[in-house]
Amino acid sequence: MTDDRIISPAPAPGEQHDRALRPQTLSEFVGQSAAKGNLKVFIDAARARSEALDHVLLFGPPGLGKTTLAQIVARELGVGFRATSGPILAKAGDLAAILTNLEPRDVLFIDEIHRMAPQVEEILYPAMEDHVLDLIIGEGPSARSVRIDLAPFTLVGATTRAGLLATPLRDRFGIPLRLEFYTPEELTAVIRGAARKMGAAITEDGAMEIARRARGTPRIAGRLLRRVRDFADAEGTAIDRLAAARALARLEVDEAGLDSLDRRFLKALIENYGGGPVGMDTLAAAIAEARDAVEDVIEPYLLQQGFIQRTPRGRMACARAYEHLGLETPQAPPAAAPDLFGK
Ligand SMILES: Nc1ncnc2c1ncn2[C@@H]1O[C@H](COP(=O)(O)OP(=O)(O)OP(=O)(O)O)[C@@H](O)[C@H]1O
Ligand SMILES: [Mg+2]
Repeated sequence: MTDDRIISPAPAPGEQHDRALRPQTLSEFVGQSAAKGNLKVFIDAARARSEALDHVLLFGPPGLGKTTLAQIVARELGVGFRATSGPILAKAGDLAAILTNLEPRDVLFIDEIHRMAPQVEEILYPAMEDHVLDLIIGEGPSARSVRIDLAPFTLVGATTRAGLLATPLRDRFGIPLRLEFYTPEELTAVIRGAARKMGAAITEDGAMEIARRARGTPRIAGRLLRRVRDFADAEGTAIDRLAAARALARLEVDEAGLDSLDRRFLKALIENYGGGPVGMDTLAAAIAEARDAVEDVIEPYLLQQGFIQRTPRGRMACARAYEHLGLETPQAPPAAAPDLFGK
């Protein structure tokens, strides 16, 4: 399973307790300067006018800080925070109950908003747009619709796939924010902050070594830090570059931050399919993983780092993938398939 990986960006059981490590304020939140800069302006404006902030959509790969940022938005606004998630909201009534209990200007956070049932999504539209609930009471000929006014609120939606949102839903978010992978420098700062909160001794180049291999993802950086600290504690040393590198090697996280699953993906692409192009379904099946997990977790980082590319005919390996696996790069790019319909 994808989530067993040490570098899986999904939260592992028991990781909830590191809530204490979460940054609490916008200024403590490292990186994402574009998203943060915009948010700050809108938050200040909403506060100054004592209005609810416009609805915010946070999207990007897992573990980049969507939930953290949603909590920070509520804290910076000085309002209440309610959290739920798309798959939990089975019936329209579940969402209606939450909406009617919101205080004015509260933040309602819906995680995995792309997995909301259609009947729930429907009542969300008028709630977002006009702050009203349209409910149908009763059945058959005696059914009637009632309209309930809601307190103005801010919906913060999070998704790993903005592309899966219905257009009418996406259009109702006034503030769409894409979260990007973090640079190694930013992750170094994240790691230093987390180590300070954990009371772990770490050197600057120790933090950098972990940061370089954390797949651009703070959740992975935090997890690697905890494991590396275990090794360093066992050896009775501080976390310096060598201690970090030794521990990471034992965790099978390589120089580029790829783990065995990433390498299996690249190997399958190159060795089974001549480097592609090959469809995602085929590739996911070749490594016995769910397509969703591969698309959410493995692919974005490999794409961003230039190991693979996406073409209309499927995924293709780039030169960097061959080099990384120590394989010979094909001299010429694989010949394009004959274009049956072209000139
Ligand atoms: N900018 C940041 N600075 C410091 N720590 C961060 C930052 N972003 C995220 N983290 C840490 O990374 C971990 C994961 O963050 P979070 O849970 O917010 O990610 P997410 O995007 O909601 O992931 P998912 O898509 O799986 O829900 C948390 O422990 C959080 O403290
Ligand atoms: Mg989250």
